[in-house]
Amino acid sequence: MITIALSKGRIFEETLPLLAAAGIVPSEAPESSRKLIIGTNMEDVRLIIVRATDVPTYVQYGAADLGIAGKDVLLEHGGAGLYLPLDLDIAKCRLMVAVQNGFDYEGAVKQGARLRIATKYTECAREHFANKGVHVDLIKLYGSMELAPLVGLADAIVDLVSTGSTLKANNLVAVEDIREISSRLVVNQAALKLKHSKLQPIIDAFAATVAARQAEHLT
Ligand SMILES: Nc1ncnc2c1ncn2[C@@H]1O[C@H](COP(=O)(O)OP(=O)(O)OP(=O)(O)O)[C@@H](O)[C@H]1O
Ligand SMILES: O=P(O)(O)OC[C@H]1O[C@H](OP(=O)(O)OP(=O)(O)O)[C@H](O)[C@@H]1O
Repeated sequence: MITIALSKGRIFEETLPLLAAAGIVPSEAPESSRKLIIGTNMEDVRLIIVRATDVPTYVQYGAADLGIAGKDVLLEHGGAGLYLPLDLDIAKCRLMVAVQNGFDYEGAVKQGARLRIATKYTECAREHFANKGVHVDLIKLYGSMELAPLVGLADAIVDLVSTGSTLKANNLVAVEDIREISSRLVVNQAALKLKHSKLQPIIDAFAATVAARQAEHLT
């Protein structure tokens, strides 16, 4: 049996065409089902539906052979024991620092002020501010980071930005770009050896689809 760990929502949606390229069609949609194990048209391939942040853990421990996880999640997890052969170029966004409109971020940094930063991405934030030599107090949140500066919980946030509409709707502005984010294929290294003949064709089909899309973009 091959087990693939996916999260509901954008990762699942954007993974469907990749699965289809490998000949895999889920038997139901996770959004309309409470099932956490979803069968496919292939007898020996199943999907498990987990929280986006838990995907690396399932693959690391071998409970899933493959998974798809955002680079943000992988950076926070650390990626120990995981093989990351492929940038899938899906779920693309940027990890950014943002503040409430009118907050003088540059001035605060220049003055050497100690900044309070609210974020789900504490490892990435710690590294970013350490590299800049900015002293910060990190406040761990699990969602709705945009609220923190509005109610005085933090001076700034570190969060993902795609269209920018969530920042705009909450009167925030991006002040620094930390890095580009996209999702990666995550592979359990032992499974790749033991189930090579089953896993490699799936990895190859994903890679061919990504390459074809990139070629299409260039033309
Ligand atoms: N606005 C966005 N646009 C594009 N990609 C995004 C966006 N927000 C998040 N992502 C990417 O998609 C991945 C999954 O995001 P999703 O919102 O489904 O889960 P989550 O709510 O962040 O995770 P969890 O449920 O574990 O807290 C993220 O890890 C990130 O890589
Ligand atoms: O720039 P935008 O296009 O507005 O996207 C940015 C938003 O997307 C992500 O949240 P998501 O939609 O995943 O909500 P959640 O974290 O509450 O699941 C992120 O945490 C931002 O809030």
